[in-house]
Amino acid sequence: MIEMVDVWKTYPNGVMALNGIDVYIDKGEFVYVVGPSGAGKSTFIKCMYREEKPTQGSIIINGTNLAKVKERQIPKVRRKMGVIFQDFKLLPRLTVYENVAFALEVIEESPKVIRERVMEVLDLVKLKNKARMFPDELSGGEQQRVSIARSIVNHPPVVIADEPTGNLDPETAWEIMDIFKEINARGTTVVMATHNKEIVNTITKRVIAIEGGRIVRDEAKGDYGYED
Ligand SMILES: Nc1ncnc2c1ncn2[C@@H]1O[C@H](COP(=O)(O)OP(=O)(O)OP(=O)(O)O)[C@@H](O)[C@H]1O
Repeated sequence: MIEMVDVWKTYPNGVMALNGIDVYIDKGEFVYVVGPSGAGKSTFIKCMYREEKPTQGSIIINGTNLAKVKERQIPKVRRKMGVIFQDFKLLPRLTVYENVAFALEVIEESPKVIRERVMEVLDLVKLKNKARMFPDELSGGEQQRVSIARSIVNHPPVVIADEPTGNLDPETAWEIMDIFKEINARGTTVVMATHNKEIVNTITKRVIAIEGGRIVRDEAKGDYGYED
């Protein structure tokens, strides 16, 4: 499903963010990516959705080698991945419904399919009753639920999240995790970079720890392993 072979990433300023990453993530897995600040977690995640291009090495997702993808094909490749960020990245002038529908409009789905799929995912994230609201009328947790709905409305086989609970209070973070668990239970692969020790130690999943751009630990049922 996701395979990284000897992946290196040096930023133009000379910072070596990834230093030889080898990893295989199978279909349906739930993987936390943990590690100290500056360890390379975001870079790892960004390479996975082709926001950054590795300096060396290959990343194969669902049979597509990202190194061989041309710039103009990137949007097409990204449609096979749901991506979720700490700061939600919703479009402020669009309603909840429109934010989610947008992902389907760009691929020219029929209005009927769009309506069905949007209502289905809004139901999953329990926001059907807020479909007509705008992002700034929602709480942080609700905004994150919209962003999750948007990321999965295309039914991508993999969801990649960078600190999805980073801006949320602890209780809301747990609610968001319930949604990720549900998405994963439906067969979607989930890769999540996080600093949330409580969550990693309670909802036990595979843990990949990165330090200094290298994988230093990879455990099937791991714990957070750091003090922060
Ligand atoms: N665009 C960039 N240009 C140059 N250096 C960068 C860039 N992005 C990240 N870095 C550097 O690469 C290293 C890894 O950063 P990265 O953001 O991947 O770490 P991280 O583990 O996600 O950190 P955090 O937990 O603080 O988010 C750091 O030294 C960082 O300063």
